[in-house]
Amino acid sequence: MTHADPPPRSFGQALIEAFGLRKSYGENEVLRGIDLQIRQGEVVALLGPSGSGKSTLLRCINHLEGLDGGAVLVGGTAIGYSERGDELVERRVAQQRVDAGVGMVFQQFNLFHHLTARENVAAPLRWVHGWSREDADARADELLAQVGMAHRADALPRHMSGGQQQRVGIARALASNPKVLLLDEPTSALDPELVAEVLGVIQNLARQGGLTMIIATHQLRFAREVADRVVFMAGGVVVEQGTAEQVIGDPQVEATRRFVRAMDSAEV
Ligand SMILES: Nc1ncnc2c1ncn2[C@@H]1O[C@H](COP(=O)(O)OP(=O)(O)OP(=O)(O)O)[C@@H](O)[C@H]1O
Repeated sequence: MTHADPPPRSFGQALIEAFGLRKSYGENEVLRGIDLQIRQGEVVALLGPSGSGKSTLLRCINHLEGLDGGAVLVGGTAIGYSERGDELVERRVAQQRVDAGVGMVFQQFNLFHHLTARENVAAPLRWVHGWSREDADARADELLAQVGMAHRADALPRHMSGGQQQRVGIARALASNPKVLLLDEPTSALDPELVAEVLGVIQNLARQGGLTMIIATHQLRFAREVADRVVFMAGGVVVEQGTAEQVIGDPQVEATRRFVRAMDSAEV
């Protein structure tokens, strides 16, 4: 270790545990038995070719999808799942997600189009936590400042760049003070010149420590700089995992080698 290296980070106990996780869409078996344990405070980059099941895994961890086999526990608890359409059940599941401490950032931002940035961030505090408008707005302003969006608090999504919308998406995911933040390819819908501002916000969150994060991404450089652990998926299973140095720097499996070569040449 040189004097420039940060001190090694230490982690708490397992916060997210997946056992034999299976998920199919019709005949398409997308997750074929995922076993994964993620410790409190870990920042994990989830890599893998397109279609390998990264988004599906995150959605299963957050129980936005029902499981076909196995189990996912967050903080030792299994979150329920509701078919869309039953508002009461959906509200209960949303509450369970909040109780379990899971927040999610989506590829397509998923902001409410008719609400301002402040209202988007305040919404979960008012609707799920029952905060007053005044308190929720004050907290929303703090969170918007944290992602460098204080100056756009009154703007509607359609008047923001994609990078700005995603930063609001991150602030909204943080509003419930989650223990776990799941980020589903948070920069893949962005124009290339907007990627860095969003990665910068995520990097700051990761460096602050304390928050357990799983980021599905194709950004190898980002994974190298930010992730404590890289998990590489292919064909619906975890084929390799370890530090970025191990998995990206010295991949042991042909699927990983092929992916790293392709991504490395795309990044230069
Ligand atoms: N709601 C759905 N209905 C049917 N098939 C789906 C659904 N969601 C995902 N799939 C299929 O599951 C497979 C895995 O998709 P998933 O989005 O999890 O992969 P990914 O690794 O995140 O890919 P990418 O990097 O392109 O986002 C793909 O074949 C996809 O077509």
